[in-house]
Amino acid sequence: MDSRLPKPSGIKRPTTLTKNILPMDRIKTATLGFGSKTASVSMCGMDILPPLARDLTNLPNSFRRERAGSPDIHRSSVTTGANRTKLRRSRSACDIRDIRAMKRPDISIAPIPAKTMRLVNSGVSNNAPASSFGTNSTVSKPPRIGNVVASSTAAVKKQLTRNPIVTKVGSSTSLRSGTANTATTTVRKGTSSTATSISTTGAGKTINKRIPPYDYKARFNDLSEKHQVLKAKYEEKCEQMSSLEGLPEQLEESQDQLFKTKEELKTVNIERDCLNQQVKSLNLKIDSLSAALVKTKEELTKLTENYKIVKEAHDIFHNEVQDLRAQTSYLTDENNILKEDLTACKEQLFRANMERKELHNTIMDLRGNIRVFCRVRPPLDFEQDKMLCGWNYLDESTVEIQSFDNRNKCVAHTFSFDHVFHPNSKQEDIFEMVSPLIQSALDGYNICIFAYGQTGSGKTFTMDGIPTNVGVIPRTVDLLFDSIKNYKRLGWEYEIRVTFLEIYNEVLYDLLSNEQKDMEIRMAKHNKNDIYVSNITQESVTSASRLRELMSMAKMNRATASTAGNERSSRSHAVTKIELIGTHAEKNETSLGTINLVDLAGSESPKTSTRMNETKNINRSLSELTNVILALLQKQDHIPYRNSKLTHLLMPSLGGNSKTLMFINVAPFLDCFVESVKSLRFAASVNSCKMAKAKRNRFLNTSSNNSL
Ligand SMILES: Nc1ncnc2c1ncn2[C@@H]1O[C@H](COP(=O)(O)OP(=O)(O)OP(=O)(O)O)[C@@H](O)[C@H]1O
Repeated sequence: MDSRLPKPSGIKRPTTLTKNILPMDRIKTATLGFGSKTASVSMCGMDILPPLARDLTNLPNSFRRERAGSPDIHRSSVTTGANRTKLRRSRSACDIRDIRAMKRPDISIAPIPAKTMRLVNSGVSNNAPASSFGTNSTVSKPPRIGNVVASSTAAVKKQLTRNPIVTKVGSSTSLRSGTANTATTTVRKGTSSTATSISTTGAGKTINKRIPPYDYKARFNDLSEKHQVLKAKYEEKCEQMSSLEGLPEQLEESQDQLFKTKEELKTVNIERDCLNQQVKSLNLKIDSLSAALVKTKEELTKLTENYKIVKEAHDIFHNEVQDLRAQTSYLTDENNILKEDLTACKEQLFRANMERKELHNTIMDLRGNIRVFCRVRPPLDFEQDKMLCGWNYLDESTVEIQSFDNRNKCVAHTFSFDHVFHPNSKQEDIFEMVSPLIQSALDGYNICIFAYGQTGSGKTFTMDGIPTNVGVIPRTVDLLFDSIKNYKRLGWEYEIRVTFLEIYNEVLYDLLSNEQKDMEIRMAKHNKNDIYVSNITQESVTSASRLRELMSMAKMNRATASTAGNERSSRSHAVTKIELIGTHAEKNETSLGTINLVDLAGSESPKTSTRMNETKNINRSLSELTNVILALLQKQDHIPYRNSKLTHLLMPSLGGNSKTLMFINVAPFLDCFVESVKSLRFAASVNSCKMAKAKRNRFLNTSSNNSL
């Protein structure tokens, strides 16, 4: 450059200028002005590029244009030196015009944001190279403004380097640095002197002076002044730039904030939709609740009405309750009085019951301690063809039996008993006559009821009956438990114990057990008139049904033994013993009564019997029974109870403290005439037997153990 410029004599090149002069390629970057600091740092590695260097960079260009000139100038320089002088003059004129035009330069700061926004809107990416400036690249996030500035600065620099922006102001050409507050420098080409017009907003005045072209010193000073001014402006701009450096971060933060806000807005929208749904559902609930509320109100109205009615009723009832309480108080007093009366009545009742027992026993005594009932059974359906004896029932206690002897002469026998039951008599009629004895057993007496008669005469039917027409024993059971209930009201508690025994060929068998065991009739330790059977099964029963179950079991065991022993049942004696133990806790009294219900084996003539051994034992035991009864009748000192198992077993029920009832069962047939007369004669003799007055088993608890 220096070599191209004309060197005026006597003028030294300033060393500072030489130092500040940079290579062209570096100065190109510095001439951009806007963002020069950033660009110089990034591209040239220089910290600060002095504005003077820029100007000086431009200066040689102007000089070069001046020396090279336009094609016209170049051509004129080739022609003649006179033309060159003209040219200088014309240039000086042009400079004057330029200076006049630039007296009041329009110093304006380039609108950086507008420039930047144009670059941003053109779609320059952050990292896009300068060559891609202006391409339509698409980005999702706006680029950082610092990068945009850098890239745009680089693009502008390139463009300025290749095609400097030339703005025609009037007829002159000016080079704009692009910096808003950079002073506009207009260099007039083709003049001999240089006119410099500098307008600074900071100075507020315009420097306008002419410096001859050869006065390099003056030009240098001028340029130094310009440099100082521009340097101050540069520093000012640097400060402004430093203040703007934070804008990209702020923008990025704002964008991030915007992005977050958008996300939050989406979330808020979703929540709003959810809340809208909830509001809808809640509205539906409110509607249903409103409907329910209406119903509830209606129900409340009804309930209120009902409450009024109930309250009225309650008041009425309250008054009634008051009356009832008064009545209750009155009745309580009455009740207490009645309780006292009841206690007295109970005492009287107890005494009356005792008297009743005494009277009942007296009646039994008057009737006789041993009573005999005769029962004639009817012929069965399959026995209608059999010949019958003649039976005359003279009264309720006398019967006459008629037959014909060998001479075909009528033979009649008349027998009297306590009662005679003809064939049409019912089981109920029979038991009606028996029940007073059961009452005596509950009062503490020993009772013995047995049936005596020929085989097939109806003994079992009378004692047990048939399921559809029960006999004495089942009815006795029912009567016992009914009476116990009534006695309970009088303060008596009863315990019932039962045993079932069979005597076959003078051997004892337990009908409640199938075991083979030795059973003996033994005398009670504390009462010589009482006996008991060892090893026998004794059951305590609390209900009639349970007692019937035991009776059925005993009957079944007897039938089983009968099958094994070839029709043993009709050849054995069955004894059912019921013990009635009554206690009156209040009066401290105990009573013990026993009921012996005996189904005797059938009496049979040895002549007609095919089983002699059984018949002998049966007839022997029956004979011994007759002897005991006759001994009792004759009041003999010795009563042969022990001659047979049967009389020994029935000893407490036959003599002394006992009441005995004997059924004489007879068959109505003619071929049974002899056996019937024999049985009737035995029964008639028993009926006439007068036994000692019976005594009731009445003990105080202190001595009851001995009696039991
Ligand atoms: N009063 C009566 N009314 C209707 N049938 C009767 C009557 N007495 C007895 N019988 C019937 O006569 C038959 C013989 O009676 P039952 O078995 O009671 O005689 P029994 O004396 O017990 O004989 P055995 O000594 O052999 O046991 C039975 O079928 C019975 O139902």
